[in-house]
Amino acid sequence: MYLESLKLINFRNYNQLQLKFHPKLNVFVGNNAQGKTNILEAIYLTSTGKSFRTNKDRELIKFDKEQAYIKVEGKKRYTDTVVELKLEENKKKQIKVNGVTLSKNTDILNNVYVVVFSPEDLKLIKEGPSERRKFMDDEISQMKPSYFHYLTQYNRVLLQRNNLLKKIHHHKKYMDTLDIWNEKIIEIGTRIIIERAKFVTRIAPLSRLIHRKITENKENLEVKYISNIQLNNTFEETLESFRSRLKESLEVDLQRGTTTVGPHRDDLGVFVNGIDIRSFGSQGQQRTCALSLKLAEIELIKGETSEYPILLLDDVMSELDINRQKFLIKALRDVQIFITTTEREHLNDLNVDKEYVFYVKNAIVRKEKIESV
Ligand SMILES: Nc1ncnc2c1ncn2[C@@H]1O[C@H](COP(=O)(O)OP(=O)(O)OP(=O)(O)O)[C@@H](O)[C@H]1O
Repeated sequence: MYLESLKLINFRNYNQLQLKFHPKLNVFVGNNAQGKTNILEAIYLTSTGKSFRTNKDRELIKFDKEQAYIKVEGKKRYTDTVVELKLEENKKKQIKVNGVTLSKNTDILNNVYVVVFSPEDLKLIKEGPSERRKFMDDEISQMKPSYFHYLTQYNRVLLQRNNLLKKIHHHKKYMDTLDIWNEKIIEIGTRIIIERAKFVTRIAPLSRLIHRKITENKENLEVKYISNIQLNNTFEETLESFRSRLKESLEVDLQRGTTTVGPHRDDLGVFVNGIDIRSFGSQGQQRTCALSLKLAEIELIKGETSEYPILLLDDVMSELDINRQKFLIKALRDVQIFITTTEREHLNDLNVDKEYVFYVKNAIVRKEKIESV
């Protein structure tokens, strides 16, 4: 799919903005803090209803205003999609898809498909397991909105179980209620584990193929879901192994006042030619693996939805050498890409249609370089 246009009113540092996009490559050039990422953030909001930078809507509304508005017009293979968001201080977001107001804001998912790639994503392999869990969770949620509900529920139940563990430490009488939370955590947690395992099984061959191409067949990438709960053939069997793990860990959980087993402790293992790249990879290798995983995600969304997602590349080009930049653009021939960069030169000799290079200065967007505003 691709976006034809974007309209913003009082969003971040913009008063009013209206842009028409190229179906392939769109580039935003400008110094720091001018409003480039704000545009990508607005696009992301029309995909997930959330920002990738804040969960406070107030920050998205222009400082001196009370309301903000975002609209995108998207083209899919067989249909068009118009998504509108109205943000208001101290109120729930109002979201419309094709003119119809959503009763549940999570129903926004599955309309505009977006993949973001930022310098933080390049650190995906280097950082701790929570980043890699987030990678899995974000991608699965986008393709399967019910997963997002499980995750929210799981985090709530986990918090309640942890609070209860702390209480039991002081008052044993609370022990009786623990079973209720155990059952909840097992049931929702098992669903999460199974979905993550499925996701990794699907992304593994895609990322292996892409990684082979980027490294000219030198590296064999393997990704594995690493769960502290034994994954069995059926839902019931996995549920059972979670139940026994939780039982075994009860004493430690009570001592520490926290739940020490479950999907919130899982990881994504990343191996190159059999070596654990999380601990032993060079920085360059880790970044290439992250790139392969992101590109695999795009192919996966295409496979699941029959639409290519839109790719948002936030300040990432300057971090990639020319070969990787070229690979990226070539591999994504069919994908609409939005790039932000501080220097036009960072794009080296990529073929960018001049018409779709936007210069951004202090929330003013023009097609020619803005010398002074
Ligand atoms: N709610 C808001 N109201 C008004 N201005 C805001 C608001 N939120 C952020 N800004 C302004 O937006 C600018 C930041 O924009 P943005 O994050 O898009 O920068 P950028 O051009 O992508 O820069 P960089 O290259 O550093 O990432 C800052 O000047 C900031 O003060």
